Amino acid sequence: MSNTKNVRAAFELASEQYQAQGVDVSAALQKLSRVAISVHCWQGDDVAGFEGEAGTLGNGLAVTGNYPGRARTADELRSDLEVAYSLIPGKHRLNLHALYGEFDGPVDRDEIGVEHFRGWMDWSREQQVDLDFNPSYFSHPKASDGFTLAHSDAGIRQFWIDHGIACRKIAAAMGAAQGNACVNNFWVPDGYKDTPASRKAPRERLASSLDEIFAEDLPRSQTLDAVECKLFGIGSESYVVGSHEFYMGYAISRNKVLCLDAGHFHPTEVISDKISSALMYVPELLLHVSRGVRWDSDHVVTYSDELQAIMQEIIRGDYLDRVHLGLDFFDASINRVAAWAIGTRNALKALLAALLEPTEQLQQLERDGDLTARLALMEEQKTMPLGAVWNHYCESTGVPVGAEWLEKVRQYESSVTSKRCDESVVS
Ligand SMILES: C[C@H](O)[C@H](O)[C@@H](O)C(=O)CO
Ligand SMILES: [Mn+2]
Repeated sequence: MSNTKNVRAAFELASEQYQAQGVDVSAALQKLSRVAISVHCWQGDDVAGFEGEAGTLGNGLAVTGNYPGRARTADELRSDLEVAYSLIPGKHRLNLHALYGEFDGPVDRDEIGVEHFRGWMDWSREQQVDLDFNPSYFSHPKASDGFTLAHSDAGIRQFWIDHGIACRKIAAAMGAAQGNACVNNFWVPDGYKDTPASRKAPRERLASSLDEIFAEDLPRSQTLDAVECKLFGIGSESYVVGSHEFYMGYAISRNKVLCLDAGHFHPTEVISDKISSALMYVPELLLHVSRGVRWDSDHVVTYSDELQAIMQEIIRGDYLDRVHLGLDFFDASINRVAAWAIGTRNALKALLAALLEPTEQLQQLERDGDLTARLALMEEQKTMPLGAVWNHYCESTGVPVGAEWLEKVRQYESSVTSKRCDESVVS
């Protein structure tokens, strides 16, 4: 039988099995098709950006590996992204950083404007890929001592406050153009390598700086402010100003979106268990779906238990309309387009698995106190034919089935990315 016939036959058998559990496969696929993952641009060029003399990546961010073919310009990055999206089922978003503006000559972070992102907004409209945004509080001389919005120097703080205000205007313009909110996520690296004499003062300064940035009420239909916590970074092992407690309190008290990054907590701490607690108090969540390995918070997302648990929590809590699903990983040791495909396909696969769970039945068993059946059915769920439904979804949306996408990456590498070498940087 042809591959298509195999895919179809396997899907029909799988659908019968799920149906027998009371799971509506078509409804699950319909819901999945409406979820737009915010794919992070910075995997494509190792978080370098296009400022020209951009400072070396620092402030707790590190990319390892030197796989050839990194995108060096906005056009190259857009080309790589188009290939990546062609390998991922569904319509998704692009998460941009302020570093990725298209600048004719030096433009400092406090001077950036919408005009520097017209190329991205035009591309977004052509590709029907909506945009999210991030101010860039790193890789800049004014971030060289590890502090930005919490800096003790008022002049440096003001520079970064102005950057945040500029970024909110850009995000609002993106949201107005695309007709839905551009999630604008604030992460600052501020913290100390060693024990601080005052944990209090930088946190008071950070809250005050953020309040100044957010002073102007911008329509939530155009942009949503998000704030991202972190436990530690390279060079801020002893103290991060923007801790989970800090931003949880900030988001609740200022009605902001809280960003939970899966790599930003203690190695044994998971964000899946935080979702339902946080959503008791904050309006919406932004997730940076990632994978922490040892000290690194940014490994390519694999089909892990925690990834499955995150998606189960979103579906079991009926939170799809309150959770913005972003990705955050940067791996320069493998083909960068492949990294996007692997991470995004895994996130969608895990979401499909959660949508194919007999959730109402499990929750009824729980309400009835039948914890035996709850566990038994949860375990049986693990060997249900998810792959057959996933392959059908890929084929029905016109993207490669199984690992066939890798051949597309190889072809693109052979014809395009392998021909890039730093000496031939196109201006
Ligand atoms: C580039 C991103 O802003 C960055 O990864 C941030 O989201 C983060 O997770 C820092 O550790
Ligand atoms: Mn993150």
